[in-house]
Amino acid sequence: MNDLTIGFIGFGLIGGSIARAIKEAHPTFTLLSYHYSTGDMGKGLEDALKDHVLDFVYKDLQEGFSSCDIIFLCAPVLSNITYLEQLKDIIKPSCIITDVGSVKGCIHRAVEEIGLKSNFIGGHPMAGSEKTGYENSHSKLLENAYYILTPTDETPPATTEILYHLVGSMGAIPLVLDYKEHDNITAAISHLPHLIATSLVNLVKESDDSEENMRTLAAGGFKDITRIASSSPAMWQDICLTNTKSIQNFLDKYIASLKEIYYALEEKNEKYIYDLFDIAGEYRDSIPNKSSGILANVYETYIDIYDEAGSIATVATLLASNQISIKNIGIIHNREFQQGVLRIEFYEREALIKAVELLKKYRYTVYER
Ligand SMILES: NC(=O)C1=CN([C@@H]2O[C@H](COP(=O)(O)OP(=O)(O)OC[C@H]3O[C@@H](n4cnc5c(N)ncnc54)[C@H](O)[C@@H]3O)[C@@H](O)[C@H]2O)C=CC1
Ligand SMILES: O=C(O)C(=O)Cc1ccc(O)cc1
Repeated sequence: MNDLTIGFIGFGLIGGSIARAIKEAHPTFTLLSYHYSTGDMGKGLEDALKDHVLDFVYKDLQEGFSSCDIIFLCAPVLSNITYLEQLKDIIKPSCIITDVGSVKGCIHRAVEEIGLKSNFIGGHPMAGSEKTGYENSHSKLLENAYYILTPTDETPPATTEILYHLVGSMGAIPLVLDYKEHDNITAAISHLPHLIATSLVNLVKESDDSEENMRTLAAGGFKDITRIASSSPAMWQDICLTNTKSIQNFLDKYIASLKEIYYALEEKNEKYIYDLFDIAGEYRDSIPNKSSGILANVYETYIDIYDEAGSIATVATLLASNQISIKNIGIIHNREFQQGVLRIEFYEREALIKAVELLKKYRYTVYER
């Protein structure tokens, strides 16, 4: 690939992770970001310049973005759309504009209205987390995750090809989809689950007693299925406001299925209740655990540690001093590990393998699953 100049508008978890991955794969590319707020640059952009992930930050779109070969829109879905009009007058004719938004229909319609169809290709990395900001970004965040591209009839084939290769060089798996199909699929597998997790958390919050016993006892399964309720409200507000019809379609079906369960319980319908769990379990188990999906690969290990102050820090320091980056670390208690173990998650398989070797060398009991 020739050296490219790539611009970012919106530079948080996803923008930062894409920039890191591109800089790692293509150190000679020039990366720049727009600084949209009126105050100072903020820690994220400052750190990205210090890390040499970004080469330049511009307060004025016109100044930096007219030289861009590719522009990534990485702000919340509705904010991304507000930049199209401005960019139309700034970009060079060959510039490719792409976005990472979780909803595709709205931006495709705006691109058509504004007359940017031949410059635009939609994108959506199917990986991420409930965290936000550059400080949580990582070059391996998108590794082995599907990265959906939504070209239309008017997208030049060369544009799709360039993005396809660029996404592949980030370690992600490019997958071309029609944007309408994209919005239907993500409503079912991502947007509805976020609403279910969120409403469940709020239900428990509202049902709790004054001693907050529910909050104290909520663990295991409850925490497993509600992690995504901690996601960015600003980002999810835009998703709900833009993929509304598709979400409502699945919400309708989901409400109907909950009502069916309600009546099956009322009737003590043994077969219905058994099949409910049996059918769901079989389908859930058929979803590949260690392959790409809405959740990227999980590279995790579990170790026994003494439950005393400083023991997590000791493990974290040991790994960090051996250049092993941790994605997540924390003590978990569940049915499998009743006594509690330390769960450590890594960004990549190599880091997991290196960590297991190191922890065994230091005589930790490591559970490999
Ligand atoms: N978080 C996730 O797991 C995933 C998010 N996405 C999509 O990626 C996009 C960005 O999400 P994250 O990076 O997770 O969020 P984030 O909150 O980490 O980053 C968003 C960034 O956009 C900036 N921003 C907000 N309004 C802006 C505006 N008007 N102009 C310019 N910048 C603005 C914020 O300051 C922040 O730095 C969203 O469209 C989201 O739908 C896609 C895949 C996964
Ligand atoms: O944190 C998780 O598990 C997610 O589901 C992350 C996520 C959020 C939004 C997307 O459009 C894609 C992925």
